[in-house]
Amino acid sequence: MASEELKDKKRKSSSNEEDLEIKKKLKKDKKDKKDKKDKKDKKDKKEKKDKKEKKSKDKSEETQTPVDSNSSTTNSISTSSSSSSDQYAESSELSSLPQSDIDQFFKENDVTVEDPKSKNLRPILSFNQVQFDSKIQSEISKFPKPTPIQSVSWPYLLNGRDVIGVAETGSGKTFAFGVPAINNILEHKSKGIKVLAVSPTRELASQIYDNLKKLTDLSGLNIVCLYGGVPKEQQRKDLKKADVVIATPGRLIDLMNEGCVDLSKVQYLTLDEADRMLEKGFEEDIKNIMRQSANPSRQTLMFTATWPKEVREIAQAFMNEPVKVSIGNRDELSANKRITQIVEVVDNFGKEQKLLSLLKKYQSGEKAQDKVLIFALYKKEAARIERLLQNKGFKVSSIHGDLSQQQRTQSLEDFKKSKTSLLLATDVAARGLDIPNVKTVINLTFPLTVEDYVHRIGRTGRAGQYGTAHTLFTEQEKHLSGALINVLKGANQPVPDELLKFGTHTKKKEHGAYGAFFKDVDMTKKPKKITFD
Ligand SMILES: Nc1ncnc2c1ncn2[C@@H]1O[C@H](COP(=O)(O)OP(=O)(O)OP(=O)(O)O)[C@@H](O)[C@H]1O
Repeated sequence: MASEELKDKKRKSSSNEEDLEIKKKLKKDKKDKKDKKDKKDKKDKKEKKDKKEKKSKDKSEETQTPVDSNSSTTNSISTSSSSSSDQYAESSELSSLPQSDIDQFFKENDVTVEDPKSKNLRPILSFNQVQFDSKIQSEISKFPKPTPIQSVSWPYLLNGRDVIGVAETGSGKTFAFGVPAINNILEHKSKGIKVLAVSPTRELASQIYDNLKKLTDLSGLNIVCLYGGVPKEQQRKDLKKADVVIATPGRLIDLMNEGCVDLSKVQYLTLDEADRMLEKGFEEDIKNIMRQSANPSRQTLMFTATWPKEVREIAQAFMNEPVKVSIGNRDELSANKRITQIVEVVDNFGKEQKLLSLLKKYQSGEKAQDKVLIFALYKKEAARIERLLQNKGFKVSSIHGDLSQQQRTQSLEDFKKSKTSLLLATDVAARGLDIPNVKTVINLTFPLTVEDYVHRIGRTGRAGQYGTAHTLFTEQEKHLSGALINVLKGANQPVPDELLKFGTHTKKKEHGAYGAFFKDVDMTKKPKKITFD
């Protein structure tokens, strides 16, 4: 590899990975737009045709009544399968349930299953209806019952299938992919990395690691977490005996280039926050990882709360006849309905004063200890607001790309353990972080996409709880008003008149423009000084 390229790789893994991605993307974006459009027009035509053909094929194959018109899900008992890796036998308890119970579950949870093989596996409605390894079983059974995404995706994962799992923020997706993966590798105790989960940020990788470590510790498996910003030595050592690897792409590729990672035995490859991982910034890295882990029996899993059209085709290229499991209507971008969403249209200059009054509202009196998470867009903005809040006497910690990994980890720990009740973050913390009892999310500056908005506000209202998201929206973001209005309406939230004035038109996104790092800002102005997280 050329030395410049190598330097670039190293820099990427040890500094903020995303900084480089935005620079790459901005360059590519313009050029790609036209190609993309031509390709898309072609693709749309083809998709339409395929869909039509598939629909008529599905109809002729179906032997039972689908739950809804989008779904090829039926609720038969799984007795046989053509898959050689199929080891899943439905429990007799599940088999004996009346069909009406299954129908009711699908209806109540608004479940859609799109399965090109029409396997129609019944969802696992209670822990008694599945037999994981006894230690894993007792750990997971501490919860009252599987969450819907776990219920529906587990049978397919145990059946050896590739799965795309789309469910709202905070709905237990980590165990949805983690439990069957770890359970299944217990049966084949060969050496080497058998489970690989890739996630977009260090904090999220570390959280997945903490969750799955509970399971691997119980099972005598070794797990390692690879991310940048910390020395590599320990990671290299741990890799030698690792069965399970959780990683951010930058550090993983870095260690792959050093020859420290052998992915040839990977049985389960999961992309968490899959849509983010398939964006242009990460796409090349993901292709590289997929190539290196091209074990023919590999199962590929993609889990996310948002699944925009722009990434669906790319996902297919990495997967083998995946089953798509959606909880709630995830084809339309939608937010968790337990979150009260308040959107205020404000003047850019008044935002700081507004923030102070919001903190009074959400953190005074008996709410003084309530956890509030504030999102800024750029790290410079986050640093400025942090100083402002400190000057005003607030005890605030922060997470953004200008901080060392140690500082980032410490801030998150303090907030998780309620040592601080105010956390200021950039979109580095938008996705996936599971922080207990965040009561309020304040969007001081609107994110670059409405998908990111859904992820940001999803830091509250997790695991069945309720929360509030208070968003300051300015004229600068008016190109996102239509998509935001749709999200508000979809969750039965009020739409302020001031927002409606910006229009309800939704701008179509390009694949390259999707994600936390694109904005219609004037990039001709001193582009080098624009910093992103
Ligand atoms: N079966 C279950 N019952 C109740 N809680 C559960 C269950 N499974 C997982 N949880 C808990 O739910 C919380 C959210 O889970 P998790 O972080 O996996 O959500 P997620 O769907 O990945 O969210 P995001 O989209 O934001 O990444 C965690 O605290 C987890 O321990």
